[in-house]
Amino acid sequence: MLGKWLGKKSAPENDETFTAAEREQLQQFRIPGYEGPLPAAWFSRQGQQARLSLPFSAGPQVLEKLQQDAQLGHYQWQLDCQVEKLPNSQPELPLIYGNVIVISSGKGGVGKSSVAVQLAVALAENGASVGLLDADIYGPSLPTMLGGADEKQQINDQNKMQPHLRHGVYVSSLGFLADSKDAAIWRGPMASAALQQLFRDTAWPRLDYLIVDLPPGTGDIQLTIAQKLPVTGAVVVTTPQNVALADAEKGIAMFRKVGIPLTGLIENMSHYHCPACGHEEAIFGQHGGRKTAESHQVPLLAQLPLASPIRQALDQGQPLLTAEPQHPLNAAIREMATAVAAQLYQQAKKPV
Ligand SMILES: Nc1ncnc2c1ncn2[C@@H]1O[C@H](COP(=O)(O)OP(=O)(O)OP(=O)(O)O)[C@@H](O)[C@H]1O
Repeated sequence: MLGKWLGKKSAPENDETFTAAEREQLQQFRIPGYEGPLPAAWFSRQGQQARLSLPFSAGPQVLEKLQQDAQLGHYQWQLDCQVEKLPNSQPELPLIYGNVIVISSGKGGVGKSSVAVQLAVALAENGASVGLLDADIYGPSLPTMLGGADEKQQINDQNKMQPHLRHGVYVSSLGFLADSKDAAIWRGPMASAALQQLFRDTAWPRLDYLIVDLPPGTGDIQLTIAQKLPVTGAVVVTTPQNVALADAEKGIAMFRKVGIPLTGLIENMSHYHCPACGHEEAIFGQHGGRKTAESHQVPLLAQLPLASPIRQALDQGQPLLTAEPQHPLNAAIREMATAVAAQLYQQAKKPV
């Protein structure tokens, strides 16, 4: 329904307009990852029912400010997300892969796989159809973080691999197929070929988003993989230390060199969150990710805390979002998912 009238200047028939004061207030409304006000056509109302219709995935949390607003809070707000398929680097491929987001990092251990997993689960929680491709062929960790590592790989009648449905996400990983010790000795061309096969020979359902967890680093392998996949946007994950930021800069440069759109930077382990007292401390230094993002003109999409409940949940194959949906640490993860989806959309729609 949304697609039919998004581009039009006026709202559909039967819709009543907001008052001038309300429209002005809507202009002040912001959501994470979307720069500036939202187009007026995304808001509609009928009587006391008001609706925010978005062409990308977002969580119901985005409605909170509208619900609490002195002028707009008397409406009963609803959120409607119809994820639009955005252009990618390989327009000839079928549409089923949805919007492909590659998650990369300049160096290992910064939490790239954790971010990929939590992003995928948060987007699925918001109702999107989400796939997760474990391209980290040298250390496929998704079966550990999402559980089900012992489940047998099913092959369908068309000889395609059935993705594992874990926590609402369709997952395909070599970790379900091969012993990770075997994968670790693969060299460039073999690794890239195996990955492409994994991508093409998985029986993906129709997806809104496909999250790809790339191997760490900025070498030929990462570049080949990124160039062979239909990429909509790339996200670089870093930690705030200078050594990690220097590697993140290499990642930014790599994507820019080959013309892959950079959706933004995610700073993981941004500050330490003490589970006992709630105290927060910037043990790896402050504002590192923000400064790097600003100096390279890349959006800073999220700053996730270093917190033991996040690690414990992932170690048990149960991301915090599904293990403990009410946990306060999930707020930052949900906000990250909205920010990634919103910025991906906004960049794709920017006039060139
Ligand atoms: N925000 C966080 N808070 C606490 N622990 C975290 C956080 N992010 C990641 N971790 C933990 O850090 C470890 C490394 O994370 P992860 O495997 O995601 O890193 P990576 O960058 O993908 O590494 P590699 O590319 O080498 O596989 C894991 O044990 C993970 O649970």
